[in-house]
Amino acid sequence: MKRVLSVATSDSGAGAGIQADLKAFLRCGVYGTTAVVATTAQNTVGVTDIYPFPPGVAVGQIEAVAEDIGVDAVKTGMLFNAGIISAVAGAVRRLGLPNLVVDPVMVAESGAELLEPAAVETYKEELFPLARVLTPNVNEAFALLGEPVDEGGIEDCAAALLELGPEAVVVTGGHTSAGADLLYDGLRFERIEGPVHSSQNTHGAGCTHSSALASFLARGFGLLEAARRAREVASEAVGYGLAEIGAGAGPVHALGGVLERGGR
Ligand SMILES: Nc1ncnc2c1ncn2[C@@H]1O[C@H](COP(=O)(O)OP(=O)(O)O)[C@@H](O)[C@H]1O
Ligand SMILES: Cc1ncc(COP(=O)(O)O)c(N)n1
Repeated sequence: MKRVLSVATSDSGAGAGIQADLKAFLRCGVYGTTAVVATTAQNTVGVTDIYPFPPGVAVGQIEAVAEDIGVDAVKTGMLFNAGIISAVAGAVRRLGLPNLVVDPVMVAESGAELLEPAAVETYKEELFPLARVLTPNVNEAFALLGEPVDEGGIEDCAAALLELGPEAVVVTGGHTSAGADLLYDGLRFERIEGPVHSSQNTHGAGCTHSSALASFLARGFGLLEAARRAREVASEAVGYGLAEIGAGAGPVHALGGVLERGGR
């Protein structure tokens, strides 16, 4: 079984963050491991507290996983501050960890800031150049580039993001009218389309997508096929999103389709 490491933050409501990543790994047929870099007091309505751990805490967990279990792909999620980003980048480089998918988590579905503004530069200087794929949503793409992105300008935006150093970019389209993701690898643009669900229960969609993408890269799929499958997994998880959990945007349900097809 392939092994995928999530370097991310805990969501007490378990819709997003490390908890969503583990559900997505199970869904995608890989063995998931975790390096928890911070914890949030969070539910479907909002984030009430963020507690970052000292950067060395992240490094110790990454080393423990790499030394014994091994790593076929890594996904980073909410890293919160410059010190953590820098420590994670150092560990990924030193240990030579493959298939790095960087999801530059900045703002929660509920509106809370999940990245200190000063940390954007550290992302650009230290982590993006190590990434196999960068997976911002349109709002994160906007924040990273510092300029408005309209739907017609997403290709230009993906091209500008590629200049920041990753091998490829997938701008996820959950917040666009067409609901398509856009893949750019420096050679061609691929629109990744599929069903668009009207569900409001999207808490954790981005985490599920980047974890699925890392899983399919670990399993040896090419980038385009991995990105197609990741959209399918994330979209299905949104389609089975759990309206009955919490009063805000309900959590996605990564295993919803699998359980239904299995007749449970
Ligand atoms: N309503 C939806 N219907 C189908 N797929 C969706 C929907 N919302 C998000 N997705 C998919 O979930 C993934 C995450 O998308 P997005 O919502 O852009 O990220 P984030 O959760 O970080 O804001 C993408 O693959 C996107 O296409
Ligand atoms: C700990 C943590 N990590 C990430 C997100 C973003 O969630 P989404 O996947 O909905 O963009 C979150 N709300 N909390």
